Amino acid sequence: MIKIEPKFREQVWGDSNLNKIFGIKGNPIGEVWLLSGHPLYTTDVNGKTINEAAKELCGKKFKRFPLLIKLISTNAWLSLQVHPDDEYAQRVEGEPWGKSEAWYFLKDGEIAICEDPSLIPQALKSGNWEKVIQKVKVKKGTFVYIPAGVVHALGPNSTIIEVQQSSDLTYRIYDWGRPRELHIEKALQVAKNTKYEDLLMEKISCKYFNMEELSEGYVDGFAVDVPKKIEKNFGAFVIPKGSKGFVKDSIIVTLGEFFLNS
Ligand SMILES: O=P(O)(O)OC[C@H]1O[C@@H](O)[C@@H](O)[C@@H](O)[C@@H]1O
Repeated sequence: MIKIEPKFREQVWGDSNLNKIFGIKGNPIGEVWLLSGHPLYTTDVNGKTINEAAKELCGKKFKRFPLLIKLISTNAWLSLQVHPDDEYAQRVEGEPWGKSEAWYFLKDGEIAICEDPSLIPQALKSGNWEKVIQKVKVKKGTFVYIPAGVVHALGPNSTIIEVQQSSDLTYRIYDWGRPRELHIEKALQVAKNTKYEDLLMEKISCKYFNMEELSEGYVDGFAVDVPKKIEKNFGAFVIPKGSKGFVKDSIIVTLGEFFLNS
C-alpha cells in the first residue's frame, strides 16, 4: 500500500480540531484532500502526482484522475447548494465532469435536503427556509449519496469521508447569513426533485465509484483505503493493481464503470 500525501483547505465552516490533529496553524481546516488530481490541490503518490501515477496504479490513463476523496469536518452549516451533472458541467463550465458525491459519517451528524426545488424562489424572497429544507439527523456509519442535482447542505459537528467526481463546481443557494457569493441562476437550472429517504444507504455503488466499509480483510488490486480513525498521520492509501492489501477498519473506494469504460 502506498500513502498519499494529503492537502489542507481552510473553510469558514471548518473545524479547528482538525488543526490540532494535523498540527496546522491558522484558520480552521474544513477539508483534507486525501486523493486529488484536481488542479486546485493535486496530491502526490510515490513522488508523482496522482494524474501521472494513474496508469501504473490503476491501469488507466486520465488527464485528471476522476475521483476526489476528502475528509470533511464541520462546526457550522455548509451552504445550501447543488452540483451540476456531466452534461451541464461540460456545456456551461468547460469541465470534464459534473459532481456526484457520497458521504460516510464517521460520527453522528446532520444534513439538510430540499426535496422540491420549485419552492426555492419563494424562500429566497421570504427568507423562510423551514418549509423548504428537511433537516435529518444521520447516524455514525451511514452512507449518504448526493447525486448531481440534489439540493443539500452538510450540518454542523459532522465528520465525513467524501468521495466525489473530481470537480469543484458548487452552486450556492443560501449561506445562512454569511456574505459568500451565491449562484442562484445556475443552481435553479440544475436542481432536481428528490426524496431524502432514497439518499441514505448501507454502501455506495453508483456508476462513478463504489464505497464500502471493511472491518478487516484483504483487498485485491486497485482501490483506495481510507482508515476510519482520524489521528496525526491520517491519510489515504492506494492499493496498486496486481497487488493485495490488508485493510483494517476502513472505507474502501474503487472506480465505477463510467470511468473504467471511458
Ligand atoms: O460552499 P461551501 O459551503 O463552502 O461548501 C462546499 C463543499 O460542500 C460540500 O457539500 C462538498 O461538496 C464539498 O466537496 C464542497 O467543497
